Amino acid sequence: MSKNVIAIDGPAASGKGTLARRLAAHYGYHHLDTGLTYRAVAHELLETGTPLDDEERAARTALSIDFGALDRTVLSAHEIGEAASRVAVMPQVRKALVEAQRRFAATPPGTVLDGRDIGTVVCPDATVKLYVTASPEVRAGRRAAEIASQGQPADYDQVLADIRRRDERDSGRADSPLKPADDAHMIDTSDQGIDEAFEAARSIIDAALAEA
Ligand SMILES: Nc1ncnc2c1ncn2[C@@H]1O[C@H](COP(=O)(O)OP(=O)(O)OP(=O)(O)O)[C@@H](O)[C@H]1O
Ligand SMILES: Nc1ccn([C@@H]2O[C@H](COP(=O)(O)O)[C@@H](O)[C@H]2O)c(=O)n1
Repeated sequence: MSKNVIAIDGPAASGKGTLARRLAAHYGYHHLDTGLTYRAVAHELLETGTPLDDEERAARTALSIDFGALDRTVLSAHEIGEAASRVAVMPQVRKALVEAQRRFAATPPGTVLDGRDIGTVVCPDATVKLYVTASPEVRAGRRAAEIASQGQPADYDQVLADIRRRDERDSGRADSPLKPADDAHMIDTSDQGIDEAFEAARSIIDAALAEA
């Protein structure tokens, strides 16, 4: 069993990153948003005009990603999420990133990783696994509000279509598809605010840490 690893998975804009950051601060653990690692590969390919399906180049880029220099402000752009999900279907890219993610997961005193395959592939022996979800409509509403709050144009219908397309690609790919681990605790935030979701997660995690 990996020591003090909290694995959080879920679809786009479900709130897993918000929850992961808050849990990491609460428990004094290190946090890795693994989505940023796929986004960093996609960003580099976009910046260099490299086709997103060039697997050899994408895998080499994945091996060079510095996990300590992931810039969320740049990488969180909505369109980079779409490109990241195309890059994330490639097994060689996943292999390179997953090895580095596993090394990160072993950092003392504990870690919180969020993504799509943390409980199923990256850290199958995690101390506790959460699967955070919400309806596509709620997720699109939150993401559109977030984009608008950054002063950018946000079209709810377009964001909803993007989220549905990304869910389908992430759940349907052959390598490490998005799905809850068999032993994951489900948290549906459709009708929960951030504080409520945090309290629900905290009580699950406290119980798991006490048993570990
Ligand atoms: N429980 C909640 N209630 C209301 N808003 C929330 C809740 N959780 C997260 N949010 C908001 O929803 C948006 C998406 O949340 P967040 O970025 O944490 O999702 P995510 O699952 O990490 O997304 P991605 O997969 O794209 O990285 C943010 O604007 C966040 O503030
Ligand atoms: N463990 C992961 C994390 C992410 N992905 C892919 O990256 C895309 C962007 O992720 P965000 O969490 O930042 O939205 C996502 O749509 C996945 O395709 C992944 O495959 N595995």
